Amino acid sequence: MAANVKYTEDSIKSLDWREHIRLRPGMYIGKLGDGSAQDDGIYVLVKEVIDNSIDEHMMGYGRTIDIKISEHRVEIRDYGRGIPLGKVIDCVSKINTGGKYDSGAFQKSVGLNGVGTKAVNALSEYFKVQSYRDGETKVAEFEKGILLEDRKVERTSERNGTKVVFSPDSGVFKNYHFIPEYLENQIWNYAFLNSGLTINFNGTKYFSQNGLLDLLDRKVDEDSRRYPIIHLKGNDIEIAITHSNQYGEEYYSFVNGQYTTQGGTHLAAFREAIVKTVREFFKKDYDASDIRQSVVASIAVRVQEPVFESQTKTKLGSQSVGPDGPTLRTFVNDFLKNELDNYLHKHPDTANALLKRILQSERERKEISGIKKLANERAKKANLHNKKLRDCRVHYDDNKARDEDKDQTMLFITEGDSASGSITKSRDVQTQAVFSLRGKPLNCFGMTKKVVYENEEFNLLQHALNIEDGIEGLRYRKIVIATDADVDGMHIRLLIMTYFLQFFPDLVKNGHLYILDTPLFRVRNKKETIYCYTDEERQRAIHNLGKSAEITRFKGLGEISPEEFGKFIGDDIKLEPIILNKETKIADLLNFYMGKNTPDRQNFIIDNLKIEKDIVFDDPAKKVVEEEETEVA
Ligand SMILES: Nc1ncnc2c1ncn2[C@@H]1O[C@H](COP(=O)(O)OP(=O)(O)OP(=O)(O)O)[C@@H](O)[C@H]1O
Repeated sequence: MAANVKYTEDSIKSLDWREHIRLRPGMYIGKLGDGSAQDDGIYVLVKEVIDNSIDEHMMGYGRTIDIKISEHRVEIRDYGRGIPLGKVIDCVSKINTGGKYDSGAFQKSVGLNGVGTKAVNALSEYFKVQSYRDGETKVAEFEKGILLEDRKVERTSERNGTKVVFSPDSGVFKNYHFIPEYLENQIWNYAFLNSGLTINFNGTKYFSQNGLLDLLDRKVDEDSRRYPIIHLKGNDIEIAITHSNQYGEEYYSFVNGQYTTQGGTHLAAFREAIVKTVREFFKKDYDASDIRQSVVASIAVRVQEPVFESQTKTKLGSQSVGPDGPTLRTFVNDFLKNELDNYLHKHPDTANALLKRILQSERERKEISGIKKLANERAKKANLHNKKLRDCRVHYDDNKARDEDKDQTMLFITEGDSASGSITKSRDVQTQAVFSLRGKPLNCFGMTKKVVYENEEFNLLQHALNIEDGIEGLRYRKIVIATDADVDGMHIRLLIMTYFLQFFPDLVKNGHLYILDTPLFRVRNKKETIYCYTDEERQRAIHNLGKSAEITRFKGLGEISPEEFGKFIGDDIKLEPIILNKETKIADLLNFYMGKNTPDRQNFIIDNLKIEKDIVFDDPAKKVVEEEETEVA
C-alpha cells in the first residue's frame, strides 16, 4: 500500500557536502562504533589524515610525521610541502577537491576521490588545518564542517608541512574512546609499509628498516619460529613468511598501504601460490592444509586503481594488478615461484625446517582424522537442532547480507540456563546469536587439537562458528563471552579464552573475541535510573540521586530482567576486546594462568588478592535490594 505522501517539488532535496557526510557517515568512514573494534570509524578518521601525510612522504617530501592522540583529540603534523595556502580551506571543505586526480604518482594510492579530509572535518566537533609554506602559514578552523575562523596568512619560522587537529564528534561516535593498542598497531603498519619513515607517536618513535620482516618479527616471538623469517621483495610486491607452533593460519595483507583485514584476491593468490611452490620444490603433493598449517605471513602489493569488495576497503576485489597488467593470481604466483623457490634452494636449513613442520602437521592431522570424522557427523546431526545454539538470521560470511548487518553479527557465549534465557529473550534476532554452555568448560591448556573434537561442547562451538578449517568462513563478526561478574564467571571466561588462544589464535589476533561488560549495580529513584559498572560509578550515582535511592546489586546475568538486559546488549552495549599486544606470548600467557601451579603464580595471586568488602553505605537505613530481579526462571 502506498503511503499517502505528496510527491512535489518540495520533496526533492539537495544536500551540501557536509550534510550528506553527516547524514550517511557510514558511506565515508565505515562503522561508527565506539572504538572498541579495530576498524571502527574513529580509526578511519585518523587514517584519512595520516594517509595524506604518507602521500607526501611517498612523493619524496618529509621523512617524519608527528602524531599525538589523547582521549578525544588527534593532532597530526607532517613535513611535506604543505597545502598551497590559497587552497587550504577548499581542500578540507569542498568535496572532490584535491591535487591527486591527474598525477601519475598517485595511481597506486587507495583513494583519489578528494573526500578524505572533508569527511574528517564534517564528522569532527572541532577541526583545524594549518599549512606552512616557505615562511608563511595559514590556519582555518571548523566545527562539524562549518567554517569558524578563516585567518589571514601570517609569517612563520616553522618548517614546511601541514598540521591537522581534530576531535571526533561525540554525537556521531557515541561514547567513543581510542584504544592505545589499536592505534599502535595502525601506526606500526604505516612504519612497516614505509621503511625509512619515522613516526613520532605520543613520544615514542616508530621506525622500520626492514618492512614486513619487522612486522612478522613483532607478531611471532622468536622461540616459536620454526625457521628465520623469509623476506622477499619485488616490484610492487613484498612478502614475509615463517611457520610457528600455533594452530591455524595468520596473515597480514596490504594493498597500496591499506591493511586489508579481510584479505581478498591478493591473499587468496598467496595462499594458493605458497602451496604450489612448496609442492614443486619438494616434488611432493603435500596436503594444502599441512603446508599452510601454522603459517604466519604478510603480503603487501601495489595495484592500479584497486577495487574493494566493501566500502571500508578491508577486502580487495581486484582481479588484476592494473588495466593492462597480469591477474593478481599470476602476479603473486610467478613471484613466489621464482623467489621462494630460489630462497629455499639457497637456504637448505630453512627448507629442512619447513619440511619438518609440514610432516608434523600431516602426522597430527592423520592422528585426529578418525575422531574428526565421527565428531563432524555428530555435529552435523546436532546442528540440525543444535540445542546449544540460538542462531540469528544474518551471518558474517553471508555475501548477500548488507555490510552493516554483517558487522553487527555476534555470538554470545554464556553459561547456565538463566543467563542464556535472559539474553535469548532480549537479543536482536536479526544479528545476535546465543551459545550456551552447561557448567564449566574443560581446561584445555596444553592439550592437542584432538580435544576440540572429543569434547562435545568444544566441537559444537567450533561448528557453530564454522572455524574448523580456518576463520574465513567465520559466521559472526564478534564472539562475545558473556559470563557472570563473579569468581565462577571469571573462571569460565578464562577457560573460554584458553580454548580460543590455544586452538584459534588467528581468531583472537584478528580482533573477533570480546568480553561483555554488564553493570554491577543499579541505582535509581522515582525519576532516574543509573547503571554502574564500577564501585566508583555506584558511589557517584548515589551521590547524584540522593539518599532515598534504591540500590540493586546484580549478582549474575540471569538476575537482570530481559527488558533491562536488552539495553546492555543493545544500544548501550559495552564490549571489551581481547587484544594481544607485542609483549604477549600466547604460550607463556597460558602457561602462567592455566598451567600447573607455580610459585610465580601463587605470588601473583597473593599480590593481587582483593577481599571484597561488604558494601558500606553512608546511611544504614538505606536498603540494598539483592537478587530482586527474578523474573527469569
Ligand atoms: N598533509 C597534506 N600535505 C599536502 N597536501 C595535502 C595534505 N592533506 C591534504 N592535502 C591536499 O588536499 C587534497 C584533499 O585531500 P583529501 O584527503 O580530502 O582527498 P584526497 O587525498 O585527494 O583523496 P581521498 O579521498 O582518497 O582521501 C589532497 O589531494 C591534497 O592536494
